[in-house]
Amino acid sequence: MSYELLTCDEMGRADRAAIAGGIAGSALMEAAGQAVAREVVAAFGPQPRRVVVLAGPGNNGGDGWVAARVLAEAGWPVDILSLVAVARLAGDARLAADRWTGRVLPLSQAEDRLKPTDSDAAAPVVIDALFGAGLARPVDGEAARLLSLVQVLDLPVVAVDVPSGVSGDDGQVRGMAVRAALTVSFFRAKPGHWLLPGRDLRGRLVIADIGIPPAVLRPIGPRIAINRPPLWQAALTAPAAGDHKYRRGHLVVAGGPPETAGAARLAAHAGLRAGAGLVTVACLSDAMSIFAGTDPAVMTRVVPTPEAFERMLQTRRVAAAVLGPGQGVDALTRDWVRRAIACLPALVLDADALTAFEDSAADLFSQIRAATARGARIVITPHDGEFGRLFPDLAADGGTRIERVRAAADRCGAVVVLKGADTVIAGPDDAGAPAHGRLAINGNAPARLATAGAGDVLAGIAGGLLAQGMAAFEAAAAAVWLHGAAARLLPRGMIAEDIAGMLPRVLQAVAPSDDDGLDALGFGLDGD
Ligand SMILES: NC(=O)C1=CN([C@@H]2O[C@H](COP(=O)(O)OP(=O)(O)OC[C@H]3O[C@@H](n4cnc5c(N)ncnc54)[C@H](O)[C@@H]3O)[C@@H](O)[C@H]2O)[C@@H](O)CC1
Ligand SMILES: Nc1ncnc2c1ncn2[C@@H]1O[C@H](COP(=O)(O)OP(=O)(O)O)[C@@H](O)[C@H]1O
Ligand SMILES: [K+]
Repeated sequence: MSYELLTCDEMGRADRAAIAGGIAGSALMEAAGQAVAREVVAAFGPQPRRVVVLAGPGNNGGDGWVAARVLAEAGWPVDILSLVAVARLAGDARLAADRWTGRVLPLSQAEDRLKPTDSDAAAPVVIDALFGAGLARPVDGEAARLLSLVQVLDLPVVAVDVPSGVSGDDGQVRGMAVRAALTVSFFRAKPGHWLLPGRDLRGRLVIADIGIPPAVLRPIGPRIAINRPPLWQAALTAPAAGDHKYRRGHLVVAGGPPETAGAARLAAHAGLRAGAGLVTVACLSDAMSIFAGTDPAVMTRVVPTPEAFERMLQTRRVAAAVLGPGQGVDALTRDWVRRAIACLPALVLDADALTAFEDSAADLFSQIRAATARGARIVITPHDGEFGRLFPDLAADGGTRIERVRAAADRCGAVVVLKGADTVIAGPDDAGAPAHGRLAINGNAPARLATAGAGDVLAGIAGGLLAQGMAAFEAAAAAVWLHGAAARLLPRGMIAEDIAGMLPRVLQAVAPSDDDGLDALGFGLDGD
């Protein structure tokens, strides 16, 4: 399964490269229109049903004309409402329209033809082929009127490429867009299929092969991907025969005051489940009994001063740390963060460890940069609120979610996980850095993850993976996916405490096994 996402510009380059390689543009359009028709039949057939195609002025419209012809040839009653006169179409779209022998309705008849009639066994299916990758300005005028009619009549919609009005680059709606039951796109998906609200508006997504050879991607070098296991699976380590717990990685989680201790407990437990060999919560003495009294496998260590915390990091073979969950927004947190950045090979900064630097973000970033320059792996995991505190100008300037998170990673030098329903993971654009310019959009997290403490669990998983030596971008992307996958295994009513318990099943499905060759319980050890 491919996982690259192509921006509209990259898709245009892929298209042109395929054409330069000898595939006619009209053949690509024919394949695209046929794929749309095939999916319409699969979703709404086999009994023919009335179809209304909304065709736009460019190649997206051209795909619509082809789909109309193919469906009509298969005996489906099809009407076309074209935004512009056929005479004004050009190129492949004109060729496709010229092959249409059926009716082209004047736009004045749109309402009449879209409305279900007594002779319709079911409401007509609308093929939305107004605008795709070429959307150049907000949808308004006649196009908006057509889409509003479809919306008001609540008709089933199949969108060609994207629901018209949705930007393929960022999933934002320009002007208006109507929710599709199904979207048929071509060759590779686009970021706008996976970022909200586009992800929600597109309905089920089908990516059709239209004959563009994957080799065209090589010179394009797409840098955005949907977050799927192939992105990071090879970097997941399995426990090896000679391992001991320290070799698997010692993770330290910073514990805060008693009243918010739950957050660090969730992170510590998740870090252990994600595969850290041992996890220690470092805390002040007033919280000691809470941390020591809960998770039997998690150790506790009292560090009364920042110096004691630093000494512990340096003397206890610490592979990674998670700071921030429930830690407190204060100078002490800042002090612990500075010391951890200065001496650890890997670090997750979450929640309070980010908010505590609201007024000194530049200071935090310069420390992170100095650490990553010596090879430290650092991941920060802000939600939108925390992001706005660290990067107020980026949050306010109205750029896309992708642009914001990229700029943030470039500025701070860490891998940035911008959490939310459509979490985005970005690596800084430093030439030579292993994560440079990479970006993954996560799509597997169910909405029930919006529950208190879920973010603490995510930080713990990322910490557990870093402790095992994973690179920062891979650890961050894997943590986000594993977190989403674990939640998917849980029904409604799940709470943050439940997530880590699902990790063994999820890891078993994606991670290399550490006991190859044995039957389930190891009876084969006896050789029979
Ligand atoms: N690999 C590819 O790139 C392929 C692309 N195909 C189709 O081609 C589409 C892209 O075609 P185009 O580049 O022609 O772009 P579109 O057809 O998406 O839109 C461009 C046209 O719409 C007009 N337009 C843009 N925004 C408008 C607005 N808000 N109001 C009114 N008019 C507006 C433009 O002036 C232009 O005429 C894809 O979405 C896809 O459906 C397929 O034919 C097959 C191959
Ligand atoms: N609607 C949603 N759909 C999917 N995942 C979500 C949704 N809302 C939040 N999440 C995920 O849940 C977690 C919440 O983390 P966070 O905002 O830090 O909350 P908390 O501090 O309570 O743990 C993040 O991983 C986020 O991506
Ligand atoms: K469309």
